[in-house]
Amino acid sequence: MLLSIDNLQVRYGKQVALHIDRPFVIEEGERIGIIGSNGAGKTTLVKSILGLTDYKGSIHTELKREQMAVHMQQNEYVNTMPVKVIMETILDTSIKNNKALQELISYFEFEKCLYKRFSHLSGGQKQRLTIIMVMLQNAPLTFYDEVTSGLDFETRQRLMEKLVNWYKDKENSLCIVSHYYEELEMMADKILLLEQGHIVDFGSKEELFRKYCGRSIFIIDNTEKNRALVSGIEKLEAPEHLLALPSGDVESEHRIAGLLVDADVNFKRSSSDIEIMSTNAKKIFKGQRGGAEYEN
Ligand SMILES: Nc1ncnc2c1ncn2[C@@H]1O[C@H](COP(=O)(O)OP(=O)(O)OP(=O)(O)O)[C@@H](O)[C@H]1O
Repeated sequence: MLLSIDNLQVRYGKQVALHIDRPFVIEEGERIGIIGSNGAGKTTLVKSILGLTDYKGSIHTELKREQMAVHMQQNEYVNTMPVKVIMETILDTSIKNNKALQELISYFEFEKCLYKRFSHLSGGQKQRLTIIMVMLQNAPLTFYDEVTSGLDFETRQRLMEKLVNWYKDKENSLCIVSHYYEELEMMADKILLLEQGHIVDFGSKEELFRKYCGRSIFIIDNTEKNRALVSGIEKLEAPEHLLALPSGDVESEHRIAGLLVDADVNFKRSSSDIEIMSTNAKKIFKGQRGGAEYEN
C-alpha cells in the first residue's frame, strides 16, 4: 500500500469542500483516474495528500513529500526568461550534464522551445515544459491535475499518447484528474468518482462499468425515430443527445444489436464508457442521499 485515507475533511470557512468517509487506498503501480463535476473536490483531494491545504482526518503514507510529484492545473513561470534557464534553475541541474533530462526533452520534441521565452510558448508547449520537469522526478506517486485542459483536440491527443507511452512499462503510481473521459479510458485502471466532496464510488473501470451499466451498452442518437424504435427497452441515463441501452448478457446483446441492424440504425457498443457509467453512478448516489443537494 502506497497511501491510504481513512477519514478526511477539508473546510474552506463554513463550507466542507471534501469529506472522504470511506477508505481510499492507492496501491503501488496503480493508475487512478479522478473524476467529478466542477467543484466536486478533486483538486482539494490532491492538495490534501500533498499537504498543501489543512485537513482533518488521516492520510497514511510511507512516502516523503519529495517522493510525490505534481502537475497542477495552472503553471506560471517568469515570463521574460528563456525556458532553458527556467528549467535548469528550478531543477538545479544543467541539461548538458543530465542524460535523463535530455531524454525527456527529446521524447517531447522540446529542443526548439528551450531558447524561447515562457510567454512565447503555446499552451501545449507550456504543458510539456511542466510535464518534463514533473517526469524528471520519477516519483513513486505522481499527480496530473487537468494536464490537457485548454488544449485543442489534436494537441491533447498527442500529449496523452506521449504520457501513456512513457508510463506503459513503468511502475509509478499515477493519479490523473481529468474531465476528458477518453483520456481516462487510455490511462486509468481505477476510477475515483467524487461529487460535492463525497466519494460516489471507487473501483476498477471494469468493476464500475459492470455495476452501473451491466455487460455492455448500445449508444444511439436520441432522435424521434430511434426513441420510437427502442421505446420498450430499458435505458440508462445518458447525455441529452444520446440514448444508452444496457444489456446484461450475450442474448440481450444479440437482441438489441439485431433490432438496431434491422432498422438500419448506427450504433456504438461499449463495455467501458466512463461518462455513462459515472452519470448513472451519480444518479444512484444522489437518490440514496435524498435528492440533488445534500448536506456536506
Ligand atoms: N482556496 C479556496 N478557498 C475557498 N474555497 C475553495 C478554495 N479552493 C476550493 N474551494 C471550493 O472547494 C470546492 C472544491 O473545489 P476543488 O477545486 O477541489 O474542485 P474540483 O473538483 O477540482 O473542481 P474543478 O473541476 O472545477 O477544478 C469548491 O466548491 C471550491 O469553490
